[in-house]
Amino acid sequence: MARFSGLDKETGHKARGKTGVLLLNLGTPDAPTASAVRIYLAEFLADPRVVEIPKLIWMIILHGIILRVRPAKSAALYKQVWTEAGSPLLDISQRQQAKLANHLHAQGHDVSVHLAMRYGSPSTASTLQAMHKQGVDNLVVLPLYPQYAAPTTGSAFDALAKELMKWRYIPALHFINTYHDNPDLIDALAASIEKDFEQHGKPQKLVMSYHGMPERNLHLGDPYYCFCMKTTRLVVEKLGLTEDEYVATFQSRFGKAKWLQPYTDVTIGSLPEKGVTDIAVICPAFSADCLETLEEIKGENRHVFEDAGGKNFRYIECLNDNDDHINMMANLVKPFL
Ligand SMILES: C=CC1=C(C)c2cc3[nH]c(cc4nc(cc5[nH]c(cc1n2)c(C)c5CCC(=O)O)C(CCC(=O)O)=C4C)c(C)c3C=C
Ligand SMILES: [Fe+2]
Ligand SMILES: [Fe+2]
Repeated sequence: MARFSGLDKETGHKARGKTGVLLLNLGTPDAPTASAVRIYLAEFLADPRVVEIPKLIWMIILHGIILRVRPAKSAALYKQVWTEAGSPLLDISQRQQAKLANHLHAQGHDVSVHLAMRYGSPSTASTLQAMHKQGVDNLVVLPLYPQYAAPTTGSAFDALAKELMKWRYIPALHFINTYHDNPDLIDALAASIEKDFEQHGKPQKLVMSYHGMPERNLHLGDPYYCFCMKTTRLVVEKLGLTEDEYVATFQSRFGKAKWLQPYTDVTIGSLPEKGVTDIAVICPAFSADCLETLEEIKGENRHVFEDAGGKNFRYIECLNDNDDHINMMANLVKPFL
């Protein structure tokens, strides 16, 4: 067998010149069950981009402790957000894919739009192989993480490179590594916050809650924290909020190490005693609602706030498949079509 996969024989040795857009996201279990979550977490948490501790020690902890305990707990949480359409993350991503394809076709672009996940299905490898078969030689990759982080965007690149390393003909490759300060993103976030303020009134505080990561990663040179701060600054400038009207926080802590601070749950729990009983929360690191936003923020953190004496808690949903978001994606990929 040849070492590298070639162009297929029917099209001969010519490059086939088609353009394909590949949307990448994190992935989700196939079902809200302990066994499906175990498979998902085993792949996710074994990724050295996600957990950066020596492999042997980590494998013992992961397989000896975490994968025995966490799948059942996480599955119970997944059950709370699962819908008839399945996992929100996958369902919303599929809608984003379909809408982006329609949007680009309506503007006369002859491109195919694909969706792949970093962990679970549809896998990055199988999606790339399908694109290869269809003749895609101009590949535009958009990982749907607004703020670059090595555990997310960096890992998406690893999966892409791992597959492309097997190919004889490497396509023209355009990898959008970050869009944390893209004007369309800032406008879309500001517009969705403004819409909430118009409908429900301006809250005492806007909480912008980003997915966390170990603080050590920041010191090792990951720009994620700074990119989150820049998204925050640009959005609040656009909204004209003063310093006491917003706070940026970090959620989804995992393990015992110190993660980026301030922590979302600690912050939200401390607001009522400071007289802040009316808040709106948005999660600008997530391009689609998922377990971490729907269960952890909309569910769990609402209770944290109310238990501490908070009165009004609003969750502003992710940009999901809203028109501004699809337009932003189109504008990000268009220079490469
Ligand atoms: C263990 C370390 C983790 C790092 C670092 C991390 C970074 C990170 N993650 C996202 C986006 C998502 N994470 C999601 C779930 C999730 N994240 C971790 C751990 C780390 N994430 C775990 C263990 C899980 C699984 C759920 C659980 O068992 O608690 C999701 C949601 C997936 C879904 O199915 O809905 C997203 C999206 C970002 C942006 C990020 C960057 C710093
Ligand atoms: Fe995560
Ligand atoms: Fe969580």
